[in-house]
Amino acid sequence: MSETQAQMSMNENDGNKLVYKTNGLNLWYGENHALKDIQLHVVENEVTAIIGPSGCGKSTYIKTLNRMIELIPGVKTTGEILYRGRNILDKTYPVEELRTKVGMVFQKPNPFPKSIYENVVYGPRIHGIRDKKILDQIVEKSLRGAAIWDEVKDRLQTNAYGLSGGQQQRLCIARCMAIEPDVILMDEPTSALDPISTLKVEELLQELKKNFSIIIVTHNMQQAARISDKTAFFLNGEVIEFTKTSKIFSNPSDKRTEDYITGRFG
Ligand SMILES: Nc1ncnc2c1ncn2[C@@H]1O[C@H](COP(=O)(O)OP(=O)(O)OP(=O)(O)O)[C@@H](O)[C@H]1O
Repeated sequence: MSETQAQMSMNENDGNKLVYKTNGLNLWYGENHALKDIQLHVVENEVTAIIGPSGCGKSTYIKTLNRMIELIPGVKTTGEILYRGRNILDKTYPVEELRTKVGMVFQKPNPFPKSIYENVVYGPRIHGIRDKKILDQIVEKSLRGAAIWDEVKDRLQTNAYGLSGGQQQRLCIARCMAIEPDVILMDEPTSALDPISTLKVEELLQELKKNFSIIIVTHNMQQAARISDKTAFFLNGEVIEFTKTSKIFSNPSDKRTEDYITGRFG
């Protein structure tokens, strides 16, 4: 892709910057064709939701965006995923650099068996930050950003396993923010949480999108409708519809989308 083309694709979508642009992505697990000709883009400072029935390829897709997918043996891809204009599927793309830009939060909170403080400074330490004052600042900023500072500020040296599930998930979001990523990928981040913790994480996402671009896989359609700017509906490895969330939930273009969001299948 020429520089002009890359610039043009960055400027798509009414002048808003594109973070990701997926072009003709196919993915196979051995013989299983799990993603088929995916076209999708992610706009800066938006929440992009991915919905669809079990097994339609949502997690597979999100795991291509930080190349975690290549840890699975026998996976083959074709097509391209441009991140800030560069194809991350190109084998020469530095994957370590990508992982500093793209953080991930998983379905089940997965703090390390360490103190709250050590969880947050883990990434920055790997990136060579040693100064205690700077680490302290990162801890406070990240925990505040993840809306959990007030709950934990007096127990930073206690083990993260002592936190509730909802607090652990917000700690994991703080850990992710501590490396100052550009994008946060979330794979069903609230499915293991109670309704109050879910609400807290949803409110947090609205704050986070001011500084980050967020891609979230969710089984919960009300959640997608509440929190996202755009929604992609996946079915059998294909993107059936990708548009503004308000449109997809009020006036979908495809009968299959309508059937899914009205609960006729899935
Ligand atoms: N590690 C793997 N090895 C082989 N096939 C896999 C692997 N992971 C997923 N698949 C297959 O790829 C397809 C898509 O799975 P994926 O997990 O991406 O779906 P999903 O939409 O995230 O499902 P769910 O909502 O149940 O989490 C399915 O057919 C699944 O069986």
